[in-house]
Amino acid sequence: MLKILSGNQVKKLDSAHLELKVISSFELMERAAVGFSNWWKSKLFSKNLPVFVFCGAGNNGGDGFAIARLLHKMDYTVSVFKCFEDRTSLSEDAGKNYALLSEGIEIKSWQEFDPTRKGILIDAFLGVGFKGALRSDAEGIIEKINSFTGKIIAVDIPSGLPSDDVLKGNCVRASITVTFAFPKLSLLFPEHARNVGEIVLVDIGISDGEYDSFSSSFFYLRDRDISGFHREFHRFSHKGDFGKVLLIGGSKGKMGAVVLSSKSALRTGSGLVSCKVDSEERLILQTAVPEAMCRLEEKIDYREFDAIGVGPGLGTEGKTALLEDLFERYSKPLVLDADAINLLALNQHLIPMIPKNSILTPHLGEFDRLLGTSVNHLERLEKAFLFCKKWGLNLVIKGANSVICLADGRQIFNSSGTKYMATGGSGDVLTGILTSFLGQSYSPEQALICGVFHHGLAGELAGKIKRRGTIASDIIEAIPDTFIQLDIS
Ligand SMILES: NC(=O)C1=CN([C@@H]2O[C@H](COP(=O)(O)OP(=O)(O)OC[C@H]3O[C@@H](n4cnc5c(N)ncnc54)[C@H](O)[C@@H]3O)[C@@H](O)[C@H]2O)[C@@H](O)CC1
Ligand SMILES: [K+]
Repeated sequence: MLKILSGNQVKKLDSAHLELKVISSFELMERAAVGFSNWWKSKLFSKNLPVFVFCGAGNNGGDGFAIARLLHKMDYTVSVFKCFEDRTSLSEDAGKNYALLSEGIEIKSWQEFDPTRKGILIDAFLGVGFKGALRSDAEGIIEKINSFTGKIIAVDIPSGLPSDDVLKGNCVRASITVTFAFPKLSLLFPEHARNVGEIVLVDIGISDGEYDSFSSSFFYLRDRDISGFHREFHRFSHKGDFGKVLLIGGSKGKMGAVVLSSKSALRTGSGLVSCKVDSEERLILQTAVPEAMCRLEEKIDYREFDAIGVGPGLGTEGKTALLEDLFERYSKPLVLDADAINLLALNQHLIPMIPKNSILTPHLGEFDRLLGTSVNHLERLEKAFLFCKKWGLNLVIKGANSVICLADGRQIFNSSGTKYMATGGSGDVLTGILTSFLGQSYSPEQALICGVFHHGLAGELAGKIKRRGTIASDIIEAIPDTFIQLDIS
């Protein structure tokens, strides 16, 4: 997994890399610009659209000059808009790249930019070196950039966004951010979504090992990380190896939730799925999911099950005793979602009874109910960290770039997923996936890493076909394809 470093650590990482590989900082900047232009090539942007590159005086601006040069070479019509006075001294590498701008590239001051022009704007004004409050001239530049009506692509980070903190002032509103080496922490906060847009990660050749000497509790999960966390099954594996799981949920009017969870557990590979639902409602489940069994007895021996997921469609009325009884009679890690979390929010005295290493999967509303409202995502992450450490529990903060918060303090941002997953029942699908992996003897950490990633990937695959018409059932149907895509047998 990629470590997410702070802005200050980036500088140290760069110099360590430069020493180790004997490459100059200028070459590293060139790699970033080449990575950007390779991505640009893959997007097939029309050559009829002129490109406006806003460049600052630091290395972010240096990236911009190099990108301008490379795009000009690719036959785009490129103009550079300088976001600095003529007397300003540029960083060394920015200066070198400025001098390399070729003849066909128009160079103007940012004040001369006409924001009503058609084209694509590249924001290479400020990068991770931006500190403190914006200077007044910078405010004007950012307003000018934001008055542009076409597509804005940010280089490394939208100008004005602090790399490790929440936004306090003005900031470029990009529709795409092309970031180098690893996503900067603030790119992953929901409150910055309007500024960051889609995140594209460009590798600049810094190996995972070079991050080792930097401490960070934040990580970024990519597709290449997943296979190492999966369990291998063999020719003689039998139904029992794939786990016997129980889903507790489903009440009058809310049976769909447990239908979705049980289907997704089956699609994730569970050998046997049983459900404990309100008995009058059982026909809905048995018709919708014939592969699942209903357990209607009052006192189930929970120990029969390899894993249990509780909460989808459960309701809260009169269900506290059920939760308490479950905590008393089952000691393996549970998956707690939806109404199970709402019950915990209402009955905080039950929290110490939750089996250690269990997984809670709140969306932002459930998170706030459980741990109180937070002023921003940074505060939410801190609350999650303290909660997980204190109780020895794991938690997923669901949303774009869902965060897996582990009991040991690590917080892992997921890279898979799509806006099309913002649909009813999407969370129930995750509960089914996580319970299924736990039942297949995955550790909670393995189940979380694989489960959250596969869930996002299934959403992406479904979203590619169904776009805004994607529903939770489409995500379930795409689960098998995620195993194919990641080459997991
Ligand atoms: N490993 C990496 O991540 C690499 C980073 N590179 C680029 O280098 C950037 C970092 O470069 P630098 O450290 O030179 O910094 P930046 O270029 O991000 O920022 C420095 C500039 O911001 C201005 N500035 C700072 N605070 C300000 C404020 N409050 N108001 C107005 N202006 C302010 C400074 O005057 C200076 O001109 C990265 O974001 C990335 O684009 C790449 O070139 C190569 C590799
Ligand atoms: K920028």
